[in-house]
Amino acid sequence: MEPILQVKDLTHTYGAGTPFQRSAVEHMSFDVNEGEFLGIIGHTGSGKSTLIQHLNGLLQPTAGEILLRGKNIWAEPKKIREVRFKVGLVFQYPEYQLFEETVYKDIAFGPANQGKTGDELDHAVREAAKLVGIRDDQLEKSPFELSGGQKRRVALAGVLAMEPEVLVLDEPTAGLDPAGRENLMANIRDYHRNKGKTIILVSHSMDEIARNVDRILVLKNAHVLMQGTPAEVFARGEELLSAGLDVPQITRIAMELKRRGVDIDPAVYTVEALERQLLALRKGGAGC
Ligand SMILES: Nc1ncnc2c1ncn2[C@@H]1O[C@H](COP(=O)(O)OP(=O)(O)OP(=O)(O)O)[C@@H](O)[C@H]1O
Repeated sequence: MEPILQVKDLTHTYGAGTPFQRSAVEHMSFDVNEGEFLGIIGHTGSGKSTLIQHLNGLLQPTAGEILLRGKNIWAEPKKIREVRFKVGLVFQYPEYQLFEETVYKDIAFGPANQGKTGDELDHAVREAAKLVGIRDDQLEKSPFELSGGQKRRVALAGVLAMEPEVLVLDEPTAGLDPAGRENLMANIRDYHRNKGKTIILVSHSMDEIARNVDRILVLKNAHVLMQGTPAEVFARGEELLSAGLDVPQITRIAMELKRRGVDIDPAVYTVEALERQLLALRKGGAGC
C-alpha cells in the first residue's frame, strides 16, 4: 500500500543567502504508512519542529518534496489550505492559542473555517470534545476557567474536530505532571485505536515514545540518524547514548545488566519483556 505521507530528500534552510543561514533539516527522507503511529525524537535543535511544519505546508521546502497520498503538497499552492485540514498540526503549548469566549466556540473555530455548519459542526465539536475527555457541561465555560491540562485538551479537540487524516503532535505532554501526561497519552492512544488514524508524535521522552509508537524516527543535527521499530532502534542503545540521546529506563537497566555480565538481550523496552528474560534466565539457572 502507498504510504500516506512521504518525505523525500527534504532540506530547509532558514535565512538562506544571509549571513545567518542555517539548515535545520538536511536531506531527510522517510515514509509514514496509513494508520501508523510514528514517533519522532531528537535533541533540542535537531530539526523536529522544522520538519513537522513541512508536513502540512506551514513551511515550504528549500529543496525536496512532501507527498500526501502520492501527490506533492506544493503542486498546486492554492490548495495548500486543504492540506492543512488533512494534516492537523497541534503545536507545542497549543493552549496559548485559545481565544474564543467558550470552549465550544474554540473547538468549533477550525471545523467552521472548513465549511462545517449546523448539525455537522455540532457533531464534530461534541465528538472531538468526547475524544479528549471534555465533558458536555464544560463546553459553555470560558476556556480560561479550565486547568492547564484541560485547556490543552480543548486545543487538541479543535484540531480533531477538523477530522484530519494525519494528526501531528508537537510535544503534546510538555509541562504536564506525570498523571496529566499519562491521561493525555491514554486519550491519544484511544483515538489512534478507535479511529485508526495516522499519528506523528514528537517527544523528548524516550519512555513516552517507547510506550506508544509503532516506529521511531531519530533525528540528529538536521539528519535522520536512524529509523525503525522500537525494538530495532533500542537494539542500537549504545549508539543512541553516544549520540547524546536517551534510551528508555528499562533498556538502560537491561544494558547495565548486560555490562555486568548477565546474559540478556539489552534491546528491551517494556517491563514485561525484561521480566520474561529474567524469568527465563532463572529457569535456565535452576536447571543447571
Ligand atoms: N524561525 C527560525 N529562524 C532561524 N532559525 C531557526 C528558526 N526556527 C528554528 N531555527 C533553528 O533551526 C534549528 C532546528 O530548530 P527546530 O526548532 O526545528 O528544532 P527542534 O528539534 O524542534 O528543537 P526543540 O526540541 O528545542 O523544539 C535550530 O538550530 C534553530 O535554532
